[in-house]
Amino acid sequence: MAAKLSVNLNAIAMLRNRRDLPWPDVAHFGRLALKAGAYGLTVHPRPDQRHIRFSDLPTLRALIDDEFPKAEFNIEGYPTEEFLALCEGAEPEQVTLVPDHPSQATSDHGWDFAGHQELLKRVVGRLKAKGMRVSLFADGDGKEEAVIAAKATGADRIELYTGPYGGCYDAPERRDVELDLLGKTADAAKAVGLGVNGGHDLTVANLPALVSRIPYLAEVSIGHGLTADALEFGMAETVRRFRHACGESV
Ligand SMILES: CC(=O)[C@@H](O)[C@H](O)COP(=O)(O)O
Ligand SMILES: NCC(=O)COP(=O)(O)O
Repeated sequence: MAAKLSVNLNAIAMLRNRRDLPWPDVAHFGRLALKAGAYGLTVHPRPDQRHIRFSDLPTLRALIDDEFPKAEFNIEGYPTEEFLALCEGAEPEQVTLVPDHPSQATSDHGWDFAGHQELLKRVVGRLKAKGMRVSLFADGDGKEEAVIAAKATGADRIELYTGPYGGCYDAPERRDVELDLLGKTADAAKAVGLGVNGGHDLTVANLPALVSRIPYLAEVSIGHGLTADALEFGMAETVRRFRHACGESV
């Protein structure tokens, strides 16, 4: 089984935002990625709009609806009222809730599911009532009780925070430990009926072992490593390389 590839456009948006100019054009690179066979597009709008701007959302929604109706839109972020209103406006197929503070440079941990149970139940219910699948960002620490608490929120999936695994590119022994923990967390999630996504610091080099340990991995969202790869190979070839690393026969 292959994991589906969702291309995260945050890094391209960040490059665009260096100047008051419309390039690189986020929708154009989204189109190239979907044309090359990516399953979907991911964005993580933050309150300061330092990457994706709120105005990008309707443009990307229209791109998918008009040109790639089978593709999925995944919006990630902390569930403030502003974020929830953005999701309700853009109607993504999936919302991934992430416990990131606005001051964080990037997402660096999963939810404390027990501690935020009431918030998550309320938000998951609200989004699901509007037809959106909901995934929750989760630490891959192998803790079964955390996964049971994630399931109790009513969410459909968890997204494994793969940063600690991806960051071990130069330390194979540590990488095996992280992979084992991710695998245990995923198995526990599968056992309680949660789907499993993954994301953060994934690359062509580290994806195959992850997909082999978690063969039922539904989807991976990848931005930083994929954008770096595209600088060398171009977006279409990079999407092919990542789809292959996800287990697709391309
Ligand atoms: C939840 C997650 O890991 C991603 O959404 C990540 O935060 C990407 O965002 P940046 O590329 O803006 O760090
Ligand atoms: N959910 C993870 C994501 O969208 C991209 O993370 P990264 O590949 O930019 O680290």
